[in-house]
Amino acid sequence: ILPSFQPSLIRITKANQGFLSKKNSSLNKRSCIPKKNVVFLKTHKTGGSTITNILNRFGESRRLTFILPKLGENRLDWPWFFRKDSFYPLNGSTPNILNNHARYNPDVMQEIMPNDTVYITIVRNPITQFESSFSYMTFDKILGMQNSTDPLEEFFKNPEQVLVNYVLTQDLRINSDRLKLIRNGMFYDLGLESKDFKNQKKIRSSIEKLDSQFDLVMITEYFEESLVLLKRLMCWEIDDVVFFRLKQRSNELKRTISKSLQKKIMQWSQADVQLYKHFNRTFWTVLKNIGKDFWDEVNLLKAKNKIMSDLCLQQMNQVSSELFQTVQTKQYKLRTNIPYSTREMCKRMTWDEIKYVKHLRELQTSKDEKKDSNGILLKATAWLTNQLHFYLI
Ligand SMILES: Nc1ncnc2c1ncn2[C@@H]1O[C@H](COP(=O)(O)OS(=O)(=O)O)[C@@H](OP(=O)(O)O)[C@H]1O
Repeated sequence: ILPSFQPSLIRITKANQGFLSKKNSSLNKRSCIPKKNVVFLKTHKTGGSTITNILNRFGESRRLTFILPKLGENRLDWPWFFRKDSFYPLNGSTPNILNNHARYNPDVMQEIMPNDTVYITIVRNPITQFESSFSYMTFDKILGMQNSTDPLEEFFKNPEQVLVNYVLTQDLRINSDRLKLIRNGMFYDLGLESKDFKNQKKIRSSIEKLDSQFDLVMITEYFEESLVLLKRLMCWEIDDVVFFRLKQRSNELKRTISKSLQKKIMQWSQADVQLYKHFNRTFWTVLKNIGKDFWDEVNLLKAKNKIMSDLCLQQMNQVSSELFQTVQTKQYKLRTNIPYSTREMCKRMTWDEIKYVKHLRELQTSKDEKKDSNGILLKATAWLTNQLHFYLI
């Protein structure tokens, strides 16, 4: 059993605090104008692709402008810090959404994005996040331990030495990008320098800074709850945050993590543990006093996800997907008889960020209005709302 990181009361900080106010609920429609400018700092192996997909659909349906990776790339210069030229040219448009892998660089992001931009991110239990990274990024192969019966255990016999051996013997141009995620992967994405991974003062001050700069830090383990907070923060509708889980590894790739291994991961990625503990606490500080209407919305979201899944999906197939993916992830298979009104939405809900980026780049560079499918997406959302009146009275 993984450590539960139990919620406990602490001071309420900027990240997450706005939800205590009823004003932020979309129930209060008059004062709640839907927000459209958002930076989603997409951390690795935290369910970020699912959030990116939600933002992609929202932005596409409202013809918003995205900060997109350059041609032939799927990241915004990650693992380097985000820079002013890290993205596909905007040709004078003001950007609305940044939601692909970028290393957090607040000064540059604030300079590029509008002043009223909402900053959000997501963190996951560092133990499962580490295990997911190790497997998905094929660290066993990169570090030459693929023949070991248990590469993860093998790695933790002497992690520093394994990494030194790697540096001394391998061509660092080939896979070293990914290895940035071998330790404190989430905090690396959120801008902590590797040299500060053991610097307690720096870790604490960085967490405080993030806390003051981010409007919402979501928690992977409480995905639907996080999305209802997001929907309230943004003054969106529940239909805007329906989702299918993306990039789930196939079951054979998942493993149990022994207590002693859990301890080792926590010691190794100590900065990530502190990061997660902090934002898990602030998250539960908010939810502790939240009204029943919040939990009703969480259940509604779960029901809507189920309806979309029944409507759109045939089954999950175990196939390895294109491009960057190196391990098998579960792929969705769409039904063949989906009504036209929802087919486009179903399709898009299954797209990973690489496929969606390609599509958005085409839309953003195309002058051909007919190519813009946003009408179809909005109609599908209206259909979903109607369906629920039928099912949930
Ligand atoms: N809704 C929801 N709830 C809980 N967990 C979820 C959800 N959606 C995705 N996932 C899990 O997140 C992992 C993929 O994370 P990312 O999309 O961030 O991956 S990536 O960094 O973009 O490659 C991957 O974890 P593992 O399966 O353990 O590898 C997904 O299963």
